Amino acid sequence: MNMLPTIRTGRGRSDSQVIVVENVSLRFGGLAALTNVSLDVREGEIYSIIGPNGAGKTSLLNCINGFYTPTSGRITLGGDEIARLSPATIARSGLSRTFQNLALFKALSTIDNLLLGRNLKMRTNFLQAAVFLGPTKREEVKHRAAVEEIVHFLQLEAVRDEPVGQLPYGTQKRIEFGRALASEPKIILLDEPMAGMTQREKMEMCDFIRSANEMLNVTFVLIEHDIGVIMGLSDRIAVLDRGLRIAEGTPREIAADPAVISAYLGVEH
Ligand SMILES: Nc1ncnc2c1ncn2[C@@H]1O[C@H](COP(=O)(O)OP(=O)(O)OP(=O)(O)O)[C@@H](O)[C@H]1O
Repeated sequence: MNMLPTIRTGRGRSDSQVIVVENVSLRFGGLAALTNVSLDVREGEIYSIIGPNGAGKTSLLNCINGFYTPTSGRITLGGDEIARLSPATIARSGLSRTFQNLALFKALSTIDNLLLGRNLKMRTNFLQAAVFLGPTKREEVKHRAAVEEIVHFLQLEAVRDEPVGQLPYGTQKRIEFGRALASEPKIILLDEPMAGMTQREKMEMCDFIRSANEMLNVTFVLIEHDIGVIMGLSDRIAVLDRGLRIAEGTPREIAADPAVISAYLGVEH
């Protein structure tokens, strides 16, 4: 990834909609995980989805990246309908994601986990790349250079060659974020990127998300339970409750919304 020349001094936010979710419903048998959910994410935004446990947040991310097919409704990415495409096809169109539970290869080093995140960019596969044949060797060198930039960007130098399974949880979450960045996506979906982190680690992760947003112009959609973090980080927030989108707005609007206060914070009005 050629990060440095793409560094921007200002946010690349615009009114252009990069993800549009229209009336999406998702049922598991008799259970309505999502009911007529609509929202739009604009280019360059940090957009958060909050709501109580079981509200449908992960299900919505799974619909956006193609893990789940909505029972009804429409999802477009950059104007193209994606609701029935495979996760791999959607990933190739510039959408990357991380998971609530770590999904790293624990026995592999930080560098190798990040290289796996480059898979989408590789013309040859990882196995061919490993045996250094002709143009494959040049490609390998290019990918390694891109991964070194991520190591530098996320301050992972000290753990670059360590097996990730032996690293602190917060560091592993950062590596997972790095792996999502490695495919040079336009959009990253983050499912609880700060779960289980110390306050200090959360603040560091917020800084990395902001930096990737500002300098690399990555649009973020994230799920997070820490409301303090969400209010400080997000441009806009959607609130889900029992599969329904009950509010959408800026942090200030969401904090003042009576429906959010009663449904999400459980405060009587
Ligand atoms: N694959 C599945 N099969 C059956 N039910 C599912 C499946 N995935 C999610 N659900 C159900 O859908 C509802 C929404 O779950 P989801 O994980 O999307 O909520 P969430 O808001 O992400 O919750 P949490 O904050 O606890 O992660 C829940 O009732 C859940 O049990």
